[in-house]
Amino acid sequence: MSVETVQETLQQAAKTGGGFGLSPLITGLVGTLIVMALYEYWHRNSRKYRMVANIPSPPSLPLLGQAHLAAGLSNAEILAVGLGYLNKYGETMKAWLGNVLLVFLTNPNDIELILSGHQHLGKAEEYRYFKPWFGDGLLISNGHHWRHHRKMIAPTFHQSILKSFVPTFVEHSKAVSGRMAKEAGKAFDVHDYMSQTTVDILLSTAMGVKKLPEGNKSFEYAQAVVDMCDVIHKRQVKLLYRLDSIYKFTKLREKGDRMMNIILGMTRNVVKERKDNFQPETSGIVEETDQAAIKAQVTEGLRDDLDDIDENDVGAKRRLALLDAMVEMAKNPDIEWNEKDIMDEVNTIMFEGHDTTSAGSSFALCMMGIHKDVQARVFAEQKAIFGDQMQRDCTFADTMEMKYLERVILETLRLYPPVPVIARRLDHDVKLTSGPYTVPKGTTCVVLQYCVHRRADIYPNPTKFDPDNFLPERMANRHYYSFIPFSAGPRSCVGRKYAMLKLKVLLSTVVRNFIIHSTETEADFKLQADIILKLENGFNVSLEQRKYPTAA
Ligand code: HEM
Repeated sequence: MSVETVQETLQQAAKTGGGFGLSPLITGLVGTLIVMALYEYWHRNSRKYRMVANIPSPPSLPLLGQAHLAAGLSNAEILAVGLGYLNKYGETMKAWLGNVLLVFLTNPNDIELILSGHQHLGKAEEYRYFKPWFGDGLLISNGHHWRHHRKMIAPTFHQSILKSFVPTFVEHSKAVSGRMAKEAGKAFDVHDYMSQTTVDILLSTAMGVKKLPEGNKSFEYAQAVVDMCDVIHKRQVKLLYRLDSIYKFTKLREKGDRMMNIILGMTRNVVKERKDNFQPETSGIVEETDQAAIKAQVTEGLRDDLDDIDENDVGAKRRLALLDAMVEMAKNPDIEWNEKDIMDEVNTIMFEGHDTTSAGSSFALCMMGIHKDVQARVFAEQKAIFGDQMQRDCTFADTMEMKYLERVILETLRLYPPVPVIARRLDHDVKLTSGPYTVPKGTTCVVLQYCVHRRADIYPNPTKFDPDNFLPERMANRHYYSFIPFSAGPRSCVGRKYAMLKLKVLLSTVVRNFIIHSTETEADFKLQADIILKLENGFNVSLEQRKYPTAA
């Protein structure tokens, strides 16, 4: 139908009193249909629509685009359907959620165009659902605010701070191993243990909390985070929940409000406790930076501004962990930093810092349970490092020797990236390299790490769990943007080094305490990607206590 035909129809309706002699209900209905038809006509003739017409997409419906494909599906089903379409349509695909354009990228060259520079640093519209939680925290803020926060926060993850965390990582890793010993011999969901312990570790390190909350508060917080992610993910992918005017009347909003109460209650207490007990004179560490040691630590085939901070930061400095540094900055009139900035960053990092590593450690334990040959090599490496003192505490120097364990972690993050998807809003039109496509300014570009990491042209036998994919010689031949579990470029993960160190200490402790078994295979995994990648059917393993000769 042309615009003219629609106009004539409307004029005709006006002449006849707007009702064609029919009831007001039918008149209303016809009017609505006409408006909808006009909208669809305008939409299909828009610059945006025409520019991406040649990018493949699943079948669409008028007005809805592809939004109907997610209707009635669980989060796990949405992921399976999305991956199915990507398999069918190739490395670049588009979808319309109503009038919101999403372009999905899996080609490392395209991804580099979006992530590497400073042009498309803005987070996509889909991140706005985090706003009541993270405020203007690092993960979702933009522009000057983000730049300023990144500059202030990145140094609180300096190598010398991380080194000082190792004894705390060890203490919690031993504690969780002790708790898990009660499960020995039976199958259980190891994620429950990993999520509680990763919350406790964050509280005791980055947040500087001396006395952990009573009872099971860390677990309650971790569960509330999982449920809140479910709420946010539903808002991102289901058209009706995206509309605030509809969402506020739904049961999902009631659930979201309940979870936010638990989450914000916990973080408010953390900040209060630290402020009450913070003593600037005795907090922090002073250390002379050892350049050679720092250079030697860049072993993961990943490089970003965190490495530059470490390498260029020469001389003796007093360094504070995250929350202490923020409390001190808020007191300094020369630094732009206030109470809200503290809360926003605590909320952001409490989430980013625990849920990602609890998924990462849980997947790694499942992988070792399934691939016994890999577990045997990990254990042999531990034996070579710890000799006849397998139960002694792990040190920072030990972690530097754990080259094979590092490869196991990286391979786990390749196949099961805890953050499987990220999204950016394009700041200007971008010509892609994967085809004759130009994506217009304002588009949400969805980077699918999960799919990039499984490309057969980059990883031969891509679904095989093979830690040797991360041997230096294999990594040297790969595109830098073909392995991006921590994202890459200026907005990459600020906690990458923290995460890698913590995972090494935690997994080393568990592997030295237990033989890990699994009754499942990877084919049984039911992946669910509500913000953080998880297993809908649980991270099921069983543990067998290792026995060492007791000292005489
Ligand atoms: C295996 C563990 C982890 C993985 C896979 C991971 C992954 C990521 C990814 C993919 C991003 C980019 C997100 C986006 O662009 O939407 C990111 C950002 C971020 N991560 Fe992590 N992360 C991990 C652990 C951590 C830890 C331990 C912390 C802090 C203690 C942390 C703090 C952050 C922060 C603050 C950002 C936002 C950075 C910015 O925008 O400047 N992450 N992470």
